[in-house]
Amino acid sequence: MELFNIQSSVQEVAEAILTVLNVDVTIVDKNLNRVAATGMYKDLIGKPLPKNCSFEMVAKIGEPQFIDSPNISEKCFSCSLKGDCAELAAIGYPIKSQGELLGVIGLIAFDLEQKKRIQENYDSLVVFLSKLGDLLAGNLNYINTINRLTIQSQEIKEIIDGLDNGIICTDTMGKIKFINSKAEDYLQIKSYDLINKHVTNILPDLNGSLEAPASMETRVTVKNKKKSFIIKIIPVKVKNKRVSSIIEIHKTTNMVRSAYRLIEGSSNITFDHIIGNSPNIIKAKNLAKEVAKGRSTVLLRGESGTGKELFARAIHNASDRKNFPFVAINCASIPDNLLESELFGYEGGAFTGASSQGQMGKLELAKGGTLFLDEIGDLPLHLQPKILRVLQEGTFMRLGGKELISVDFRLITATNRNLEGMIEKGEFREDLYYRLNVIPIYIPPLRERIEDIDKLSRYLLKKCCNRLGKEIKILSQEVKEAFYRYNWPGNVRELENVVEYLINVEKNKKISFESLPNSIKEHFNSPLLMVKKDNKLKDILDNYEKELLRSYLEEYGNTTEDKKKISSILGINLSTLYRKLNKYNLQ
Ligand SMILES: Nc1ncnc2c1ncn2[C@@H]1O[C@H](COP(=O)(O)OP(=O)(O)OP(=O)(O)O)[C@@H](O)[C@H]1O
Repeated sequence: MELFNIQSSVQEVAEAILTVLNVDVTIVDKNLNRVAATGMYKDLIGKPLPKNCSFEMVAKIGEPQFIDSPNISEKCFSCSLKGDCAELAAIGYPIKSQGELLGVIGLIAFDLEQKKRIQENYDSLVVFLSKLGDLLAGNLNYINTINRLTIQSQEIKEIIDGLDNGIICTDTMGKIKFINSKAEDYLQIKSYDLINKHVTNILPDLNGSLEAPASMETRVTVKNKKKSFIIKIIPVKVKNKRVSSIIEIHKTTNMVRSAYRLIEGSSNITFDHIIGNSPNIIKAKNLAKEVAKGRSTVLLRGESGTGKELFARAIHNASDRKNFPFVAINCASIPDNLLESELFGYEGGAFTGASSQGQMGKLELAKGGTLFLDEIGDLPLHLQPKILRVLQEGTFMRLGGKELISVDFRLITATNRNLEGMIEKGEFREDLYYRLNVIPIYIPPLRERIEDIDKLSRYLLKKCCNRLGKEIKILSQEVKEAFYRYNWPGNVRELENVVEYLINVEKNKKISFESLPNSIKEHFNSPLLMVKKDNKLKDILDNYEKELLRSYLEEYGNTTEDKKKISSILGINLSTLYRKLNKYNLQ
């Protein structure tokens, strides 16, 4: 606490004493610098007292002192001005606040008459000085409190302005005292247009609600605007008496979005969760990683169960949007007539059966994040131009709505259908196709990356055993071979299901061939792996190759086109394939 902070009032006190008592006054701070003075010392304001001056003793012992004839007084024994001091007498009185020294008030006599006056009235002057000291301390306290409150209120204002919710503070009559920037944004009005106005000027629904004794939530509409919000009214009480109200404004979309994020859970799927080292899957992963950071639309193509959604989530989590929602919708699993409202949302009463509150669609939910439209080939024709428009214009309207809502999401779509063929048949719009197919990524089926089966099945075994709280099991050699042999029409999803089935039915740590589901056992019984144990390795491999080629011919056919396909799946030249077919008499 510094007396210099209230220098002008300290000087006023000094002048007042001079007028009343007709003696000169000096007031110093705790460091013995002159804060205020009258008479010949006025020019020394801001300067320190002479070294070892008697007021230093007053400050040190904290008691008032009468100093008679400073030039010869013992109290001034070591003063640097001793012998040259113009004072005839002085009273020094310590100014204190809650035991802390703030400075010293000195009454100084320069002539005999003044000396007589302070000498004779010493006792009453000490009482007088103690009152003045309290006055100065109170004054300083007040200024310090005001400064502290000003800083605090600025800090609180910054904090409230930075909140995600709108905040309005009203007095007990409902008059607006304060409004933060978020509330200005939400209500689309400037705070200076609202301060001191009744809150019903902007939120007419609040008539009466402010008197509710406890905090309450309600939905209100903004005057003359097609906007509504969920608000929470919180009474502010001091000594159990309501002194004001805080109105917290939430954007419903924000609340629903947060709720969605909570329910969805922030899945942290990354590219490391996509298991497989085969060249095909590495190629897909590398491309997906490369494009993840961008904004371009991705089209994931591949059979059902190959991991398209897994890729979509990994792309989302590797993008700048990872802290915003990932919203997935399967176009094939929602009836046509519901898909539109599911995507675009609707206003209250938009159609029969619609909720009166209206509902937010997935496009809005995905704001800032990623929208994943699975089975895009099943998007009904009548919705295709609507989605195209959102992608082109970045805005849309809810069903039955009049307000244009702007959206910003990254679109990832997926399909296992032949979109090009659908375009030819007029089942899919070409313009939408080009918009979606900016970055196509092909996810290969499991049978095209048979080398991944081992790693994948170990990964899935561990994952599933952990989930079911079971001891980690291992696959027997026969089961592994059966897995290689099988062609996995349901891809990784099917493998995952088979693994879960095996964990449930197998009693032992090692999963035996007998535990396999019949569908897989039957495949194994084909001659492909019927290997006699005493055969030479070359014979075993030849036999394996022959049976493998036979099974491909059975599956894909025998025409030249079919053989071209087989050779590309197996990664060998067509001529090599023909040579092998000849060798095994399979032509
Ligand atoms: N490479 C992989 N590594 C680990 N798990 C995988 C992999 N690919 C798929 N899966 C798992 O297989 C299951 C099916 O994957 P996902 O749902 O992503 O496939 P999809 O291609 O989107 O299927 P659909 O087209 O039927 O929707 C999921 O449980 C997924 O975690």
